[in-house]
Amino acid sequence: MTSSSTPAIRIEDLGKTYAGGKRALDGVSLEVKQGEFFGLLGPNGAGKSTLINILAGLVTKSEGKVDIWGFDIDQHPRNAKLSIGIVPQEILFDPFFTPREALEIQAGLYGVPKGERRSDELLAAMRLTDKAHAYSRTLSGGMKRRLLVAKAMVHSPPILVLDEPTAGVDIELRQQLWEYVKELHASGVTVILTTHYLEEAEQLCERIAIINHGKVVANEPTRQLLSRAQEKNVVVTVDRDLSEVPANICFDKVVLEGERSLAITYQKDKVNAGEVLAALQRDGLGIVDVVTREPDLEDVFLSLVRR
Ligand SMILES: Nc1ncnc2c1ncn2[C@@H]1O[C@H](COP(=O)(O)OP(=O)(O)OP(=O)(O)O)[C@@H](O)[C@H]1O
Repeated sequence: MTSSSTPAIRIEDLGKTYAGGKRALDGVSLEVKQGEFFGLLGPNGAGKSTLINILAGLVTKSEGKVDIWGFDIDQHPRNAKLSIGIVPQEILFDPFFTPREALEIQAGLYGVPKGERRSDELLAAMRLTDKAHAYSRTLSGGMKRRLLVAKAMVHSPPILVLDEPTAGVDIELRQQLWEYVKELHASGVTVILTTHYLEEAEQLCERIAIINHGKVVANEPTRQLLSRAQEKNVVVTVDRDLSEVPANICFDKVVLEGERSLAITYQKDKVNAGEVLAALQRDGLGIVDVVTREPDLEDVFLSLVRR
């Protein structure tokens, strides 16, 4: 069923309306390639958890089609479920089980035969071997997060989904967690990450989709998304009324904001502010005032989610 060209995840026209009438997802289409490190970003309430809970089989979709590793979640729910491991946002454990027991129970739930279980290997990979027999309640927050990653991997799924895994986790532990996830990714695991930290997504993800009010507003390779941050905006006030917008190859976009005010967008890797102003002066315009702004990835994000 699953060849190397089958997407790890294929979502087509996915919609979710909750019982109260809230439309949490609306016409979402996405593909995650096998082996990709994919980021799913969006402000609070955008619909990320709803999407992930549909993948996890915890929320039923209202419409659309979802394939996980080539398995339709309606027609082949068991194979779809076996193909994905989910690290949830909330840390929830039975405090009386040890990490090793927690992993064994989870493997049992997935029907992994005793001889094929990887509990010790996963504990070692998550640097939890010395805590294997401690009560889970005695683990630090970072250790609990790592145990959640181990739990998500007990059935060796080809896809790992991390839902806000570093919210409230301090920087050092975040780095450690990412080292493990990067190792998994290097070994071929497809990783999907939701995060509020743009910097984290920028460093780790090959492709980023941004979701807002239940709709996909961007879905691009990270580098391409970042190149939008090459866009610089300058508002120039000139010394006479303008009847039309001057055109110039220096400008990406020009908007007449008032009779004497031009909002110009240009690519800062191609031209500089001096060249932009010189182009206006060559048109015979005198410059009265200039206001510039430097965007970053956060601006790109905000400009997309404010629409
Ligand atoms: N069980 C539910 N019943 C009704 N509405 C819900 C339910 N779960 C989520 N919602 C609503 O659906 C919308 C999307 O919520 P969702 O949790 O998917 O967003 P999110 O992007 O994951 O946000 P966050 O980053 O805060 O977790 C929100 O308006 C939320 O209030």
